[in-house]
Amino acid sequence: MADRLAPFSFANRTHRTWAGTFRCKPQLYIQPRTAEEIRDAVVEAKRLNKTLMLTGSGHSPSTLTMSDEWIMNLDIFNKVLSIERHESGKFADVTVEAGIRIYQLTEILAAEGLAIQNLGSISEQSAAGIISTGTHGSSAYHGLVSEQIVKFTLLCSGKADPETIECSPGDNLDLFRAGLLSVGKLGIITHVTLRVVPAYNLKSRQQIVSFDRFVDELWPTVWTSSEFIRVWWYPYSDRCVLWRADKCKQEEPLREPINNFYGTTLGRFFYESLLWLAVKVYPSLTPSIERWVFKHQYGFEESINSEGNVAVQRSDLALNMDCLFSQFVNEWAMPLTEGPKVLRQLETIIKDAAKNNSFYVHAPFEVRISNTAVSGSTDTINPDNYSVPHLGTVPGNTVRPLLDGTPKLGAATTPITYDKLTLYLNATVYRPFGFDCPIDKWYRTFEDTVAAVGGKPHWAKNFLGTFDDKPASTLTDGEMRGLKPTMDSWFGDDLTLFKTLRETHDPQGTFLSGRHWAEINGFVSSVTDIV
Ligand SMILES: Cc1cc2nc3c(=O)[nH]c(=O)nc-3n(C[C@H](O)[C@H](O)[C@H](O)COP(=O)(O)OP(=O)(O)OC[C@H]3O[C@@H](n4cnc5c(N)ncnc54)[C@H](O)[C@@H]3O)c2cc1C
Ligand SMILES: O=C1O[C@H](CO)C(O)=C1O
Repeated sequence: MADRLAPFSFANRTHRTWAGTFRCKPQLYIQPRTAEEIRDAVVEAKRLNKTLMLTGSGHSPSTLTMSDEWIMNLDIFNKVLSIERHESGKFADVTVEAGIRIYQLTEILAAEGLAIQNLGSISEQSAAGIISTGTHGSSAYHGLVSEQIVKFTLLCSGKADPETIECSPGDNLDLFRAGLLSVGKLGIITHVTLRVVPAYNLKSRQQIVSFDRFVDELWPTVWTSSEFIRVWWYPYSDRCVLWRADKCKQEEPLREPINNFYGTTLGRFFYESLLWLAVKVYPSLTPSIERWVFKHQYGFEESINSEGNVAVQRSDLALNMDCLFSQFVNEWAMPLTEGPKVLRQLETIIKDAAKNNSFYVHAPFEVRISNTAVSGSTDTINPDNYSVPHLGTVPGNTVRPLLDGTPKLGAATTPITYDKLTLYLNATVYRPFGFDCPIDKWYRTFEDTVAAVGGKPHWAKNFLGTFDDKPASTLTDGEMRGLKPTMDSWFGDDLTLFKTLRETHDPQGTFLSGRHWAEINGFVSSVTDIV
């Protein structure tokens, strides 16, 4: 079929998400080793009229990267090509081949005395994958992870031959904004330049607080009280775990957080076994199991007035965490100011559902923030142009991705105010030992609640959306209906521009692999639309 690709492609490779939520058997699984081989694959795909699905580490838990045609993975296209240190010493721009995994990059940077400025809960993602779905951390002083991108190289299928396009705030700005969150539908990101900073350690404190005290007392000041902050809510325990971290002096001795049985392999297995019991045998036991585990893992006693569980770690090790087991996740972004109201609504929904034996949720429920207020300035060397009032943050760009689902809250202010911040609520449902847990009822109610305050989903995750033309009886539990009906009202001209750029640079639809996901979510015109 495509002999030219034989040295770096496989005919019988199964592709699956990290969580094992979805898997597929593409006709061809391509792992290019060089830029030329990447280009050859695009030429062959066009010649044979095949579509190409890009995948990084498969950490997007939905059908986003599923395809039965050709899949391309850049795991072995992963070198660091250059590190350009700025004369101020405040930052450096590192250019990498886009398949490099974040954990590989952080190790190389650490050896160079450098570090990534902001990360999510893990570092398994590829450099291209982490930016292509809007990955975020949790900070009032940082935006999406893609805020750190200075430029990238995009290989598009093009009209005749494939075209290599340099994208940055000063070069092809529209394509840059489209490619900062493209879900792989625009072309192949082959190289990424990331703005990094001198290596830093984070001193973190983890405290236990009641849900009531967190929502009623701490909320008005907590979100700007540290550079990094994340909250895990345990609904059946009426408790929150409040984790906050700030840069500390390099001389401060490193110190691991105190761990207990539940941080051990046996402890994780024990908890997963209890969850299996709850999912497959006695769902009504879920609240008791979650409360029992919380009591023995953290204890119900509040520690907000003491220093809590303190640690001093290398930045990436502090920002990353153990995400436990295979899971569905459904995360939506909304104005932070809506937080108390929405959390109280969800508290009532979760408690009523347990009382009525309607559905059960798993813990923790993640409560996080980001600051995606952007200045739009293309000059990111001058701190006066930074959109986010920074604690040493040196953004690679201060432009907004066209399909960024966080609320548009105007330019950032100094000091930061809550009306400029985005709240992320992430409903994780575990799949103990790979056994599915019903999610439809919970996710339907959750989405109706957050959509009512202007929420939009994280594009990588297991959101349901709304099929207005498919009776519920024909859908499987958790099946993605898609968000096509709302996309125009949500993204307007930005979506139109994304589609125009997509059709201009990929006229044959080479990158419309796994088209179903893109169609039901309105990222591309449905075939019926075109006809
Ligand atoms: C355990 C876990 C923890 C997570 N923690 C967080 C978190 O804290 N915050 C957060 O926001 N998200 C989080 N995520 C989601 C994750 O960051 C995103 O799903 C991310 O996109 C996955 O990156 P990946 O390399 O696995 O890419 P994949 O999931 O394989 O692909 C993601 C998208 O990128 C596209 N793509 C991949 N490579 C290229 C390329 N070279 N060119 C163009 N497009 C490309 C794919 O087509 C796809 O659309 C988490 C996920 C898991 C499973
Ligand atoms: O998608 C995600 O998974 C983890 C939670 O387990 C996380 O923080 C995400 O975001």
